[in-house]
Amino acid sequence: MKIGIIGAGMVGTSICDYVLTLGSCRELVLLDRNEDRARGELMDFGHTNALTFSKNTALKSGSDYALLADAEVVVITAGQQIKPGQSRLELAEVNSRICVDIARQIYQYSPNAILIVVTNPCDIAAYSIIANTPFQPHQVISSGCIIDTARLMKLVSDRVGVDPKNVFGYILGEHGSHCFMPWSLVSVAGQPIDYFCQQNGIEKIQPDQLLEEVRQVGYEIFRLKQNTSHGIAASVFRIIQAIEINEHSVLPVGVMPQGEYGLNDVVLSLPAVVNRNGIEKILIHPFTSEEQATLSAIASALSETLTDIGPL
Ligand SMILES: NC(=O)c1ccc[n+]([C@@H]2O[C@H](COP(=O)([O-])OP(=O)(O)OC[C@H]3O[C@@H](n4cnc5c(N)ncnc54)[C@H](O)[C@@H]3O)[C@@H](O)[C@H]2O)c1
Repeated sequence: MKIGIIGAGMVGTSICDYVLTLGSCRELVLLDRNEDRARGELMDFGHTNALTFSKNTALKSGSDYALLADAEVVVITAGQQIKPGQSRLELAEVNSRICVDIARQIYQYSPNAILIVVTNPCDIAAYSIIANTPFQPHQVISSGCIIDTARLMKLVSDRVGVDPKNVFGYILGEHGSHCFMPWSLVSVAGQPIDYFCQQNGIEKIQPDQLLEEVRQVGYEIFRLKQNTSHGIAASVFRIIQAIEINEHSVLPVGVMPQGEYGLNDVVLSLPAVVNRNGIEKILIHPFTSEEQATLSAIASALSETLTDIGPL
């Protein structure tokens, strides 16, 4: 597989690390407007080729989108960080514009690529790409709440003392503060979470408190190290694997619904089947009326932001 990564910053290089160490990628292209940075990172990664466990992936870097010709997957991590005094809406507008500009250039050379959008706000940026470029909705995936879901699994695991991989649940909605957690779906080793806690003498977990912890933990990492990179890189690698291996994995990623859950014209995280064509379909879950109302309210708030941003 040929994979492109746009943005050679903390997140972009961390994704390169996963792809080169755990993946089986034929060619990796790292682009950044700062060519030296992209070149330096790939020179550094190139020296791992000499070590026995490393695969000899062809590495290319620069700022020329022609290098991406016929890439199957392109991950967008390029963008600005929020500046002092800048509103979230201003950042959304700036980063959406950057992502649309990048996607138009990708389209020239790789019109069939699946795009994974990580640049924040990732759901708004992914929507802007679908609305302003020829890329089809099934080709554009926002990394969305896959990282929030991984955080949920780890937080529950810490409470119940069971491997996070045996915890199941989804964080859905908008990546960031407007996400929600359908409690009826949270389980440990297939057992409903409340039942599991009761059976094992563990204090009942309060859903609202847990969701708030999921929301806050990303901010806490940012406060401590001024970025988040490992969790999001592993999450993006998970999506890449689902595409590369045609896994038909159900992942809580940002997608554009086509009427599912009564939603249209917005990108938000829903349980979606991911395969070699990107998004195959969105699964319909029997949400409670309260959960459905929460989902609709999140979609309305996102639509308002998108209206404020307007065409790019
Ligand atoms: N969705 C998530 O869960 C999640 C998690 C972590 C970070 N992020 C987002 O990912 C993005 C990258 O984060 P980071 O920590 O790697 O930032 P960073 O500042 O370390 O790297 C950003 C890189 O993008 C490059 N860049 C900027 N504009 C460009 C353009 N127009 N074309 C090409 N390259 C360009 C910069 O030169 C820089 O190397 C940010 O928007 C961040 O908020 C999202």
